[in-house]
Amino acid sequence: MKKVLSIAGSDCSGGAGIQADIKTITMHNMYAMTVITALTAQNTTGVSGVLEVTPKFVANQMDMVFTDIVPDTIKIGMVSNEDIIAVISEKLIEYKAKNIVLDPVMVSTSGSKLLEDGAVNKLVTDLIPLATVITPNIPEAEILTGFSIKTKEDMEKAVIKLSKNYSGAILIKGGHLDDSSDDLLLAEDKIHWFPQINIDNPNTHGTGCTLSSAIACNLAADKNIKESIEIAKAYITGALKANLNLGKGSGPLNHCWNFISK
Ligand SMILES: Nc1ncnc2c1ncn2[C@@H]1O[C@H](COP(=O)(O)OP(=O)(O)OP(=O)(O)O)[C@@H](O)[C@H]1O
Ligand SMILES: Cc1ncc(CO)c(N)n1
Repeated sequence: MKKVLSIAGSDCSGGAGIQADIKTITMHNMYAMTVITALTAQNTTGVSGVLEVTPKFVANQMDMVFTDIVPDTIKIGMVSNEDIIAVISEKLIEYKAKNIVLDPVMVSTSGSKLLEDGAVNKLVTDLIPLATVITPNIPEAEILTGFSIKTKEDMEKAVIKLSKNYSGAILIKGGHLDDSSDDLLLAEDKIHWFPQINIDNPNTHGTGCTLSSAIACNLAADKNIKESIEIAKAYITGALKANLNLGKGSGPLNHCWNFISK
């Protein structure tokens, strides 16, 4: 059985973070492991609190995972602060970890900060260079590039700017565009669009977390990056179309749809 590790924050309401990752990995018939960076108190309406794990205890979790059940691929989500980023990158280097999907989580769908302001630079210098693919959404790509992204042309400019300082693959997610949810990939110097008509479902809590863990599963199944994203997008689309409507705000995805992992 393939093993996928999620390094991320907990979402007690089950829609995003570690919980979304475990559901996604399990639906792909793979074995999920977790290194928890922070607990969040959140639900479909917002985040009311964050309790960070100490860097020492993050390191302890990484050691216990990597010295026993070595993951085939890794997904990284909420990393919360500079010291946690430092310890994660040290341990990834120490254990020669490969196949890393990095979702540079900064702000929740509801607008709460999930990464300290001062930590963006550390993410760029220490963690992004270790990733096989990074998956910023539009607001995150705006922070990483320093310019505003309103159109698909802006997304193309952004992906090119990001590629100047990072040689891995870059997927800018279009879930925050107005008229479509097209995603843009730059891999091996080639641009590829994944066209996506907006599904009429306001319940999109955890789409980004689910996408990155589905990509990690497909990489574990030896698909290449483009195929991994293609299949991961089909997973998201099915889970959005399966129309779960839970909670008072932007609800979670329905992982219990008729997905058959290949
Ligand atoms: N309404 C929608 N219809 C179809 N696909 C969507 C829709 N909303 C988001 N997606 C897809 O979901 C994936 C995640 O995109 P998005 O930009 O929403 O990420 P995110 O902002 O990181 O998510 P999160 O809500 O977890 O923070 C992308 O592949 C995007 O195309
Ligand atoms: C724990 C956690 N990670 C990521 C996100 C982004 O969706 C969230 N809302 N919560």
